[in-house]
Amino acid sequence: MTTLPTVLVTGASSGIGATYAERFARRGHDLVLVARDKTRLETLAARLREASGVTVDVLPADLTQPADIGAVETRLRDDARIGVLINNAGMAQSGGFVQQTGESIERLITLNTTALTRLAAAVAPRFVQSGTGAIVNIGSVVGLAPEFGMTVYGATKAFVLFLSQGMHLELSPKGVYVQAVLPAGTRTEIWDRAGIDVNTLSDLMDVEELVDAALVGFDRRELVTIPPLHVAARWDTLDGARQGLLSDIRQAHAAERYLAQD
Ligand SMILES: NC(=O)C1=CN([C@@H]2O[C@H](COP(=O)(O)OP(=O)(O)OC[C@H]3O[C@@H](n4cnc5c(N)ncnc54)[C@H](OP(=O)(O)O)[C@@H]3O)[C@@H](O)[C@H]2O)C=CC1
Ligand SMILES: CC(=O)[C@H](N)C(=O)O
Repeated sequence: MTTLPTVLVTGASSGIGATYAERFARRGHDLVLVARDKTRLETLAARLREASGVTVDVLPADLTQPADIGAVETRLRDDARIGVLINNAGMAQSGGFVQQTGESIERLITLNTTALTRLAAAVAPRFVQSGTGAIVNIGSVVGLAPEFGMTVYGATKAFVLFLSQGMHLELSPKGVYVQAVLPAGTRTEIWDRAGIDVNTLSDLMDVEELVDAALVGFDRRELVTIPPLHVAARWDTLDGARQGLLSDIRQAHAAERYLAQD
């Protein structure tokens, strides 16, 4: 029996989530694996039990479905062994803004933002009460870059960054660690699932390298971890510029350039 917290990983059946599961199992953590594909989850669970001797539960759920989100929320609220949430399940988009359908937008936003937020909100009160716990939200550098042309996907990932920053401000004084991880292109099934041939893309990061780097940030208790960003000071500059802008927001009056000219 381990004294380490159990880790609940969403989107654990492949890619980044499966790799997080494998890495935390190696560290000796019990796991709860969430995704839709029960067979894949069970295969991974069996492998991790065998390789690392940890306890692994599978919790199949479609995180675009309110009832399934509710079932994972209940597990997060009720299972006091869970001390780490890896909020990773997500999907990408193919096509530009005018190619999106109402249904595809709904699915993308529900999975990438609503489910992620609801799961964090389900577990946070318990973490606050115990004064410990960690919530890792997987964003993307696309959330910093409307120029990349994945407008709805990027907007969901900008949401993840903002949410993580706000959660950090509210929860870190209560002992809860929040991390936003912003990968760039990483070799996983996400491309195939979005109808993009991964072989047409160059210079993708291997998923193990991405997750190992993200875990370095986790162990350092970084708020924002951007594994593919080589000059860390660029993030500090961006965040500093944002705070500088805030210091010049004076809400009582419109700026001079907007004053009506008579
Ligand atoms: N790969 C990349 O280049 C990058 C990825 N990211 C982000 O990383 C995260 C993981 O993606 P990645 O590992 O690359 O992609 P994968 O497609 O390999 O993994 C996505 C995971 O999410 C699960 N998932 C998909 N839809 C649902 C759903 N409706 N309900 C529950 N689970 C679901 C999938 O399992 P199943 O099908 O069994 O449900 C799978 O386990 C995403 O949030 C993505 O946006 C960020 C930046 C770059
Ligand atoms: C499909 C993508 O755009 C990728 N997941 C990313 O976020 O970079």
